Amino acid sequence: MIKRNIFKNIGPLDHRYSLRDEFKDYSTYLSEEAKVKYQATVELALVKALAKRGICSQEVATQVEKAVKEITPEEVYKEERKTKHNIRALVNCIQHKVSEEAKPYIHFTTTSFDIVDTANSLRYKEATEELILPTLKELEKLLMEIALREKETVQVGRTHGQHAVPITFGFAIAEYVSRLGNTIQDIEESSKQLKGKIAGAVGAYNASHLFFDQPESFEADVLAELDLEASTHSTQIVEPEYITNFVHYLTSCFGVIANFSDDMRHLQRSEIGEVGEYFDEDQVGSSTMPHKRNPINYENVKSMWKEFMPRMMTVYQDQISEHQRDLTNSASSRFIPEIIVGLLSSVNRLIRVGEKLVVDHDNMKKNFAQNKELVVAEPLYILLASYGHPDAHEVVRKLTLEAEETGQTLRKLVQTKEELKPYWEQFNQKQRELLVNPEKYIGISVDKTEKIVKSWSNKLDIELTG
Ligand SMILES: O=C(O)C[C@H](Nc1ncnc2c1ncn2[C@@H]1O[C@H](COP(=O)(O)O)[C@@H](O)[C@H]1O)C(=O)O
Repeated sequence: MIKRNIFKNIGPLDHRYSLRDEFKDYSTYLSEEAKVKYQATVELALVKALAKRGICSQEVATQVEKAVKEITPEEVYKEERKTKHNIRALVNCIQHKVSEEAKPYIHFTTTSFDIVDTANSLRYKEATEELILPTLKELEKLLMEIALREKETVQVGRTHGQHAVPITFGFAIAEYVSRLGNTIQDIEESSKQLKGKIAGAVGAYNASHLFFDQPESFEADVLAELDLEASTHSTQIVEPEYITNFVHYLTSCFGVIANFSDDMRHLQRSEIGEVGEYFDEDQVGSSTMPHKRNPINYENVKSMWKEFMPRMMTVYQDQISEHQRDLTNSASSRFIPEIIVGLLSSVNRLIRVGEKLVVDHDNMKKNFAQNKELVVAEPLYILLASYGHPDAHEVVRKLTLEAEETGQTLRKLVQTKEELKPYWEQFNQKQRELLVNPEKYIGISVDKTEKIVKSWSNKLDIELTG
């Protein structure tokens, strides 16, 4: 790895947002060093497949294997200053390390993007398996635990920022268990679809067909060394949609955690105060208002999403390549690793904060109590209708106005109004209890929470402790 003072880096991902994470893991797949190493690995797979077919000797493959292990980004970049072509620079560097006999087989019949696209698919696939999925599953597990812990904690459901009808806090979290679960599956599936190619300069196997009657089978051999499949059809590049879909699902996942963060942020408003971020003893909320405890972590995640979500537009633009290719996707696609690190550093932040999430049950009760008597307007009107009242919604709407004016509860008003009394008398015990205890009007929040957690823990193979 290039050792240098990270504070001299321009990009805040390096000097600020991945500092507390396992930066080493990110760089294994996503650094420039990794990119060069993976490209060298593809060059090696090519020579290995040539050796298997007897086009070159096993000794050549052994030499290339040794050379590839020694390749550094520094030497490739130094060579690129001469060649002004990055893949030719890599090829030259490998050739410098092998015998005259081996030199001709490096990059044999291939074009640069046989190497570049295949290497990217390989590293993004491995990054998904080793880094992205484990990190996302850690957050998923944490959300599952919070959902179960809070499955019976009654909270007022809010639509349009207004009190609607009750749910439980666990049920609200289960929404994110499910949405995150879906995107985890999508990321996994789309990463498995990432493909390689060894199809030459325009994708028609022109060069490899000089040596192989079935060049597609040679392509399959090379890619099998890397556990990859071939793009269905290639030009000079792999069909872009595999990577488009992969980054789309990463971006969609980012949207899910940004929405979650937004919800958590709003629940920390002074007037709501239902959750809180853990505050260290020495932590400062505001540089001028010492009492403040700001939701800085959830704000950060939304801010990061604002930076990285629009980058999907660039990925969509990279779908366009003239005829058999142009180079306008080259520089832009080099930034995809930043999207991944942006997402992962946000996920890691949510894990750190979620582990110490403070849930203020008293405030949840207090907030619920504010409109406790009014939230039964829905079940009241539906019950009246179910017992035959022809204009139940309008009657209850007017009752809510009267209740607000007089401070009376809805159920009291129903019981006292001559025209409504007969309906009240038909309500059964369970129905009356609901109207008397609005906190029981939570539908199947508890069961649904359990069901969601169970199904995602099975689907994603996440074992829950306790
Ligand atoms: O196999 C080939 O190379 C075929 C060739 N197409 C190219 N394919 C891949 N890379 C190429 C190509 N052309 C240039 N380069 C080199 O790509 C580098 C682009 O640098 P940057 O814009 O920073 O992403 C930068 O190093 C460029 O020199 C063609 O003519 O079709």
